[in-house]
Amino acid sequence: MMIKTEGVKFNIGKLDILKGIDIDVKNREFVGIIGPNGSGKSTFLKCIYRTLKPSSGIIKLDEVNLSKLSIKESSKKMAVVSQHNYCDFDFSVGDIVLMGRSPHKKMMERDSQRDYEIMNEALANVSMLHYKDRNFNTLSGGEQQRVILARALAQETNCLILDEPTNHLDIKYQLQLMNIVKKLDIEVIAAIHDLNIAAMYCDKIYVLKEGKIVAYGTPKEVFTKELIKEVYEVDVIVNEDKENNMINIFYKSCI
Ligand SMILES: Nc1ncnc2c1ncn2[C@@H]1O[C@H](COP(=O)(O)OP(=O)(O)OP(=O)(O)O)[C@@H](O)[C@H]1O
Repeated sequence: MMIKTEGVKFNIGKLDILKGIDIDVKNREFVGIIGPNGSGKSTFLKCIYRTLKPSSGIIKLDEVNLSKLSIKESSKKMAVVSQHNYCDFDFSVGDIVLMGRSPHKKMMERDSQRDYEIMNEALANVSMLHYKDRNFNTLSGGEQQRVILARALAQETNCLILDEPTNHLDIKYQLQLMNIVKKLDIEVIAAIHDLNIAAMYCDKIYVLKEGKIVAYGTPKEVFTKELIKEVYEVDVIVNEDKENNMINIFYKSCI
């Protein structure tokens, strides 16, 4: 699937939060959005997953303007794992994951045997099957995050939007989540704070600063000490592991 944005702006009154964002995601790329706190990452992703309406600009899924699709239609194409997952009701973990099936069903249609199989597979995939009957609200933040990923997997979309997906997760589950998502081999757009995690998993990276894209490329192209200093005001050493074709960032100091 192709996700393209052209000149996406978002403002609240006179405050320009997004100042014209163009991205182009295709060929099953895993694309990272990085940038300092307040640079507009979440706002941009919310425009893509339709929690916010851009003030201007176009967002296209496979050449179709997103605003022309119903929420149900876009939910069949795009799933979301966001930062905050409050739930006011007493849903079980299994119920939450089954909600991922709703874009595929008619109103009041009952869950089928296949839906239950998909729910079980998704929960097993994130190592949470044993919590299927637990109340979602009794889980830890990291456990909830994995269940929300399972719900997104159960949605069976060709595109996944992740807003800081590894918040709350310990390092094992950070890597597990990123590995699961990488293996899906679909278009992924993820806001990521950890530059080393972004370097490990992203094919391409957009760097956002003050509501604008200031750099784009592969992790190797983007993560130079000069760029990181300019964007984050932090001194780093960037090491290259030529054997594994990876880079690693060591933080030195902050001004
Ligand atoms: N409803 C709002 N009213 C006023 N300002 C807002 C509103 N929503 C977002 N902003 C501001 O827009 C800017 C971008 O916020 P956003 O949450 O998109 O940043 P972010 O890059 O995701 O940050 P973080 O890394 O801290 O999660 C911030 O300065 C934020 O305070």
